[in-house]
Amino acid sequence: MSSTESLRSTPPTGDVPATFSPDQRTVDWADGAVELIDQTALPAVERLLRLETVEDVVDAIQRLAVRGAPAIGVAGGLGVALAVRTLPEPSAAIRALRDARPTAVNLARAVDRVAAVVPDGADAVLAEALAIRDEEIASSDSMAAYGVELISELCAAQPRLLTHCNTGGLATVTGGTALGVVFALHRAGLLGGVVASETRPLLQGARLTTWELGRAGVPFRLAVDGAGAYLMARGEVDAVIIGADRICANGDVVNKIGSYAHALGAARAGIPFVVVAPESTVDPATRTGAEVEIEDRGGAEVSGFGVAAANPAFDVTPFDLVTAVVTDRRVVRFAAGQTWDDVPLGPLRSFS
Ligand SMILES: CSC[C@H]1O[C@H](OP(=O)(O)O)[C@H](O)[C@@H]1O
Repeated sequence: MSSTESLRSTPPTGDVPATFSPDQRTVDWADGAVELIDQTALPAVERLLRLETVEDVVDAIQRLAVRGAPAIGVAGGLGVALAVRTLPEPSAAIRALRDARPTAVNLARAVDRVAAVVPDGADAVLAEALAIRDEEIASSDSMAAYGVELISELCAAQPRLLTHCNTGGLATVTGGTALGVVFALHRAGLLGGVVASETRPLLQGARLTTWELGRAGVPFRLAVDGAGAYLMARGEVDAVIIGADRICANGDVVNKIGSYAHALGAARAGIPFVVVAPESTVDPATRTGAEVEIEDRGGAEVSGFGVAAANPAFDVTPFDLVTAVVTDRRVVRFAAGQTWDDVPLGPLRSFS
């Protein structure tokens, strides 16, 4: 093996090759550092990254080594804890964390929440960051409970669900949002199957969702993004279930690019379009999706051969195409005319 090949097969310094247990947390605090699953390496390599500087956390967020609204919120909060422990003047690093990616409301919200505690000292900051982590773990379990109940109400037995991007434990800490509902349906013997949309250009569906579904023993088929609406038209999908990066005051859903197309396909096919996201992703301060900054990740991710390419990483699904939003505290049926104000927060529930 040439020296170059051996280098390629050796993980970067400080990384711990791992074969993950089913309860491996996607992102966590470990002995004074942020530890996270390197999602850029999956499914080929199961590798944990140990990040000891804020710059490394910012970099991990920006290159989607850690991704998914709840997961990057937790990573951002833990990054603030790292900043106050390692930097004499952490404010610039905290701003860099907050600005690492613009669309998912969880990141700025978590960084602001933890940064507000900086005057109380490093231990208080870490405690606040860990509280966000624990809240997201509880939220995943609760969304599974609310989601199983809603899908069982909306669909006939053994529904076949199409999902987009990746919304399992990799996008949260454990469990997941939309895929957390899928796992729960499967465990309860209530799931007919899954169509996983590949989700170009970074293939979160093809790489990450298939990896998570395979580990959970969930029957699935991978599909190219453009096949979604036609599979729905052919009667091969009973409902679409996806996550969100930000849900606005009017119910507009900002999510991975391609979500809007699936919503149009679902509307045409007359099947439910269900969004699953924690209350930490609901943004009442932003009136509509038109006001949300949509991250553009540049043409190189789309075209490796140099042609000009558009690459908005997210799109906006208007609230009237959303059958229901399932959070960890309630279900709001926007297409039926409900608003957030119509449905007060309910209790956290538990499916597991
Ligand atoms: C449960 S949040 C998952 C959400 O985040 C993804 O975006 P990205 O992979 O760029 O972080 C996508 O929009 C998912 O629906």
